[in-house]
Amino acid sequence: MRFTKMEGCGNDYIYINCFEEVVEQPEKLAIAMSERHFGIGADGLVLIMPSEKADFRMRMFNLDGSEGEMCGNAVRCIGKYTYERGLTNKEEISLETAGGIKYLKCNIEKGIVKTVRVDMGEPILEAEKIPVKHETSPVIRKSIVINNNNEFQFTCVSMGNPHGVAFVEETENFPVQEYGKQVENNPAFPKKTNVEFVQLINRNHIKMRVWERGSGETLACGTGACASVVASILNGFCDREVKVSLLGGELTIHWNEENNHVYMTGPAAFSFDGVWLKDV
Ligand SMILES: N[C@H](CCC[C@H](N)C(=O)O)C(=O)O
Repeated sequence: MRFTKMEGCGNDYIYINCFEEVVEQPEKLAIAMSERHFGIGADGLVLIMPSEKADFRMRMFNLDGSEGEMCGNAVRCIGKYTYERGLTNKEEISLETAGGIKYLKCNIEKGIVKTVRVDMGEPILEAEKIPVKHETSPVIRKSIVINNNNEFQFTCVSMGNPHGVAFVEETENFPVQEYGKQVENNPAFPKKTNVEFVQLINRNHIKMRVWERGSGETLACGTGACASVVASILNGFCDREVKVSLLGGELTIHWNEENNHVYMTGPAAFSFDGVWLKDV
């Protein structure tokens, strides 16, 4: 089975072109391929598929085999893949995801997709729809106690997938792995959650580290960057356009006041092509 390894700000997935390949058990394949010693090594698996509702369809699986509704970094990579590999000649495409249809615009120079801008749609703030169990909705800087009696104030946002955002003094030495896992599995989040720890730099710049549901700490998360900017604006900390510094790169997020849509702009890159020879 042929595959392509791509990354967006270091958030790396294995991409399979399902116009050419047949994937029967994506959950199992995601686990096997993502493993760094027996497999290829990645944050998960992404399938590029035909769609009846849009130009293309994406399915994404975390490295533990669970399926995520949306993935911002993968959406940008699919923009680059479908254009540069000739699946489309359109600079703007629509992409069906389990978190709704997204609209992408590739910024192209001499046939190369340099960056992709994605209309990520409107953020979802109703607690039940995220979903998060809390007596108030929206959940804006509300305490959630995690297992070891540590209390964090979370602002909860769905970008098609769930996110819990906490503001911290600094991200560099913050124990993301320890707290991330506990928050991900906290019963307040019935579908588990992605977790972002955010350090405010100024009104147009934040730093963020992420613990992803199903994958652990990754170098970047596009939906997480969007959720973090929405959370920063809801709390009055930031203006409408914010640069997000992640461990693996930078994204620019704009939450448009007029139509309430969130726009994400950032890079996407090919790493290598390969052929998977194992049975799964
Ligand atoms: N890295 C992705 C998000 C993956 C989300 C996944 N971990 C989930 O279960 O929701 C991004 O760039 O948006």
